Amino acid sequence: MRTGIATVCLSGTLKEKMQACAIAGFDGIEIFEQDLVTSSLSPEDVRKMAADLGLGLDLYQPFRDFDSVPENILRENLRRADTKFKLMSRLGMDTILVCTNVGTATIDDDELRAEQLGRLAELAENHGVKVAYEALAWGKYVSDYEHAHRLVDAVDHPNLGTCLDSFHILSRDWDTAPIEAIKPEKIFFVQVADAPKLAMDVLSWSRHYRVFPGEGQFELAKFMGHVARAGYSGPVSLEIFNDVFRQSDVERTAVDAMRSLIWLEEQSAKWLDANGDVPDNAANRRRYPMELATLPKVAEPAGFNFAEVKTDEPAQLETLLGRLGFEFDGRHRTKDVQLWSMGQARVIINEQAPSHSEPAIAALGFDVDSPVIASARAQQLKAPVVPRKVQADEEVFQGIAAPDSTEIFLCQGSPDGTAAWTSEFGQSREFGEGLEHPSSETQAVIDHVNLAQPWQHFDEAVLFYTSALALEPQPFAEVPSPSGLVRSQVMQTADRAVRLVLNLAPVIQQEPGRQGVGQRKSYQEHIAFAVDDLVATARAAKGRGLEFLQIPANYYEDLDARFALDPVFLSTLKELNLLYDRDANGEFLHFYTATVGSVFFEMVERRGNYDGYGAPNAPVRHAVQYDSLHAQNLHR
Ligand SMILES: O=C(O)c1ccc(O)c(O)c1
Ligand SMILES: [Mg+2]
Repeated sequence: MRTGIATVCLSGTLKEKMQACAIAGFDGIEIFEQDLVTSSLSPEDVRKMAADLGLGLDLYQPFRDFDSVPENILRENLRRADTKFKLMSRLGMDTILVCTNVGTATIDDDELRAEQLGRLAELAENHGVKVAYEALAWGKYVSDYEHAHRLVDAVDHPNLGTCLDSFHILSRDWDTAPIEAIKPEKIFFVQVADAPKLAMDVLSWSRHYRVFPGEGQFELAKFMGHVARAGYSGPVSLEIFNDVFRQSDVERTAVDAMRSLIWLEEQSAKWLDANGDVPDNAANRRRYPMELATLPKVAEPAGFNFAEVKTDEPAQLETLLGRLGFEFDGRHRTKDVQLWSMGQARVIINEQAPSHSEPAIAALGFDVDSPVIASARAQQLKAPVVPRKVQADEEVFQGIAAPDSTEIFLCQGSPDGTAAWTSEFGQSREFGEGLEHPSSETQAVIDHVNLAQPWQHFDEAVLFYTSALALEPQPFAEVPSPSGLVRSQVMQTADRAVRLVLNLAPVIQQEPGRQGVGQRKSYQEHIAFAVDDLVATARAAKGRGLEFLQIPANYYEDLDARFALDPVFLSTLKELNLLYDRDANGEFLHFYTATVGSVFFEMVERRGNYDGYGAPNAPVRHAVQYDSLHAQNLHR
């Protein structure tokens, strides 16, 4: 598949954008007019730079508001087109995107439109230019790709064809199957964009909320499957208008973009396989000219292998885990880390303090069938490899870095949930005062891990976990907290053995000199463990002196109002600072510990088939944590 990207997706100058696209490995780019107009580079410079970088200049765009106008305006539009065609010849470009009229259209007449587009095609032919006509979802009279293509058909000129943009098609819920009926030589260009499903006007949605494929909710593999079946084999180019990408690091965004196309290629091939298209031969070539590269195949991870926490307050973390009921399994033979476990839930304490930009949960291990295959896949998706020193007799982990720099280790899963590497940890240890060696009889597993994402890497993280780890993103939610709305998105496996919650935490802006939560080092993150009997676990932890997150009495009054709970059960919840939720699938009990550094823990019990995370309780947690952080900072 020929990969492309529009310069409008990226931050920086035209030169910086082009360099980043080349580094990320794109075959070609679309030059968005604004980027050229504002550039100090001459068209000849741009042409030479593209050639030097090995980048094709695949599309010049957009040319606006051409058709559906009175004759005097049309003549002016043809003059404008003539200047752009001349400019394209200096750039060495041969395809221009003309979008349907949104501004100056006054005449709704298809016959007239076809006549006007025909005149444009003739002019284009004289300059050796091809015109790709694109239906904007908010076009005044033409907003549907089939309508636009009927006009192209009616004109029937070799220099006029269709541009298909997945956003304009999928945002309006147009059926994508009729794409297959379009003659391949009449599809001049294909643009792909994903987006979250939002109920808002389509223009604002398109201009601000497009995301790279895999980061939104559109059925892009199906769209691409129809495009491939139509016989198209030209550029598949990202055109993402997004407020965040336009101000993020250009090279990083370009790599995120490339990852999305590599993933889309694989997903499109899969969609074709699942929809009755069998590749023709052993080389996986299909009957279609579009070549769709595939990736090493991985199943979703079978579970969490471990979680590693970095802290400069190891003693406090040890106390917290010990009081929760975790067992100390020793220090590593060669590294400055300790292992704690409860059943199959393994936590590594790393005594290196996280730096300002580092997450508190430094690493996560996932059980996979084949760490090597999973790592190969992640690397083909441009995930950076994590360098790791290992001694000769130690297990070699395949590690890749997630966008927020959490290290992801792909570990060999075992049928009984044990991990061979734990033998690298020795048993000796002296316990602090008042803390006996707890023997952990409680069965526990890591239920979910909640990772705080920097605002500019949230969408990138969704694609990373979707593509490299085969997690399925769920629609995102917004949780109110005292510091703002927290965007929260669950990524999970179909069997729920792995659940990650990505949170976008607001940064509190505070007046200079004012002490408060704005001074925190990094975002809070947490690991949740599932047990069979939460009340018993909480009681035992209370007996060991665990510091629970204190839940306000108002919460329990509201709980009673919502669920009419048995008074004895309600008072148990209140006594132990437990939170509760219930839905049609089952019940959920959970509690939180106090925070150490930037980390805290959660214990959960899922009853029945409860599949959520106690979302109605999240605002309570945020508010209490905000209060206690505030109190801590004031006491400094
Ligand atoms: O929002 C726009 O104006 C616009 C311009 C060109 C495109 O290709 C497009 O999809 C949208
Ligand atoms: Mg477009």
